[in-house]
Amino acid sequence: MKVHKLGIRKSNHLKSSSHMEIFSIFPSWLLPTLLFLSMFCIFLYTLKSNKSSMVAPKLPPNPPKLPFIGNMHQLLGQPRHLAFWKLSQEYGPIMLLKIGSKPCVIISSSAMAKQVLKDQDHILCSRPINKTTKQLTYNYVDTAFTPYSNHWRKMRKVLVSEFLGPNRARLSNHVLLTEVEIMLRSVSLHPSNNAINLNELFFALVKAVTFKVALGLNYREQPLKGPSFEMILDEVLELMNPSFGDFFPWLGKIIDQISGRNHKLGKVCRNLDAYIQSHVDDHDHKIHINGQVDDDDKDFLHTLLELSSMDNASDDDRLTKTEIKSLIVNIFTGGIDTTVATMVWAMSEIIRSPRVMQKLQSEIRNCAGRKQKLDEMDVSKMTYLKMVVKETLRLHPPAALLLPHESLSHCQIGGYDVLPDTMVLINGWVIGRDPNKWGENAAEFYPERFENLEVDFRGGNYEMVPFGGGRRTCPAVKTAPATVEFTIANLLYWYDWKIPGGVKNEDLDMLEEGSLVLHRKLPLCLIPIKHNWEE
Ligand code: HEM
Repeated sequence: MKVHKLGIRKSNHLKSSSHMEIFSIFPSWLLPTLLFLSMFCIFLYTLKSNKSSMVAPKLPPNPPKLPFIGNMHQLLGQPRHLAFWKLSQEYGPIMLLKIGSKPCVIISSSAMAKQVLKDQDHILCSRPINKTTKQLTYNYVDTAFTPYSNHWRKMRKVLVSEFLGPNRARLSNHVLLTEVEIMLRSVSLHPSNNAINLNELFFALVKAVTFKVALGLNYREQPLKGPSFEMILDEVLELMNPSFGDFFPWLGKIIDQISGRNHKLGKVCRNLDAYIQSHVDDHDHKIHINGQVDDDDKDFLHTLLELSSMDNASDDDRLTKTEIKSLIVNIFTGGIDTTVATMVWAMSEIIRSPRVMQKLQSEIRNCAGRKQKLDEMDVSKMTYLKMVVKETLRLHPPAALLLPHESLSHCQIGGYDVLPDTMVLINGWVIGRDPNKWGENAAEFYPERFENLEVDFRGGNYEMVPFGGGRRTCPAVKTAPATVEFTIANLLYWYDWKIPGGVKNEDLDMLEEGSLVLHRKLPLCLIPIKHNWEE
């Protein structure tokens, strides 16, 4: 017992002595303080988790995803607009996908598009950044790809007033008239009964007009040194498709490096820059030698260089050489391919429907009467032609997913939360074909639907969005359709057209290809037959 007691005592003693040792190392207030702090932390943690479960974001419906790649596997092997359309049939008009590590909201109805492009435009008007557009636009000094900022506002203002404004429009119309004449001459010289590749014909026309208006260059007559501009542009457009590096920060960058993509991107951007720089130097030289030039002789590049070098130019007008070059890149990459694709789709739909072809040709020939040349005034009277071009853009918006938008901060779309830095893609292709808005014949090419319908793409309507909307809407929304109308009017005024090889009109294939811009998979080849006015 004693022993036991002693033992107890001893052990108590030992215990208390060990406590003493601990307390002799740490001050006596430490243990209660630590205890208090841990209780406080647990309290804070519980509060935070309760709070976060109370305000957990309500994210849009999201298809099941795989680790690391997210929803990428659901997009493989098909054009993105079709993959998104299929998923939207199951998950609805707003979905949240994870493409690699990038959250991406997909919009597939006009009601949701209106919320993005109008109601929440002030938040969803930025652009995501990626290596390709960064390099192509000299580190985002441009207007099309630069994130939303005061700089974007300045660049857009210059583009709209100097490239698309009324002064330039007069010059552009004159250039278009001349180049369409050259195009018609090349059609007339084509061996009879041989098909013409209309993709090539339209590409040559739009390129020539763009070059002349932007650089004052007679593109058709000046062979280039080094790689041809076609080659450069083709490669640029191909590289603008998303790459691994855009969606997988670490591994993607390694893959882009190993696959040679980065090397190719560097080379293509250098070629493009050298090309544009040579024109900048050439213009600088001419300005230096010739001094002031008549306004009518100034191309876009000339105007910008002159404005920037004027002593009294305001900060809004003054651009660096790099900013000027970035605008030229925007015009080449944004304006040529989209306009050509629209012309080709329009002619494809017209030739597929002999009814539309006949009605349209009667309108064009009646409005203009017999004359040497069509002009703008003739075309402005052609109401059915406008409906045909509108119907083409409804069914075949060349930029099927517009350009990607990105959220500047948190907002709500359709009652769902969209978090900051989320990419937003609007499926314009699906919106234009929605049977709930366009009726049972939504997939049919039927221009007459616009006879009693006020729907338009110039803002205010979201049933078709071929030019996007809101702050980032295409600045060429008025001028580009006019170019398409004038070209189609001329081809149908002077020529009747038939498909080679005895293919029935309605059997003409309409397969699509492309990611950023949707083209016909196979070129459109048609035989021109000079119209006989005496018949
Ligand atoms: C039929 C022809 C064209 C179509 C269908 C088209 C379509 C589009 C679309 C869908 C967008 C994105 C809008 C958005 O993100 O909401 C866009 C942007 C843009 N387009 Fe066009 N485009 C055409 C012709 C042109 C032309 C001829 C130019 C030449 C100047 C041009 C220059 C631009 C620019 C600079 C932007 C970026 C605007 C910004 O972010 O502020 N486009 N276009």
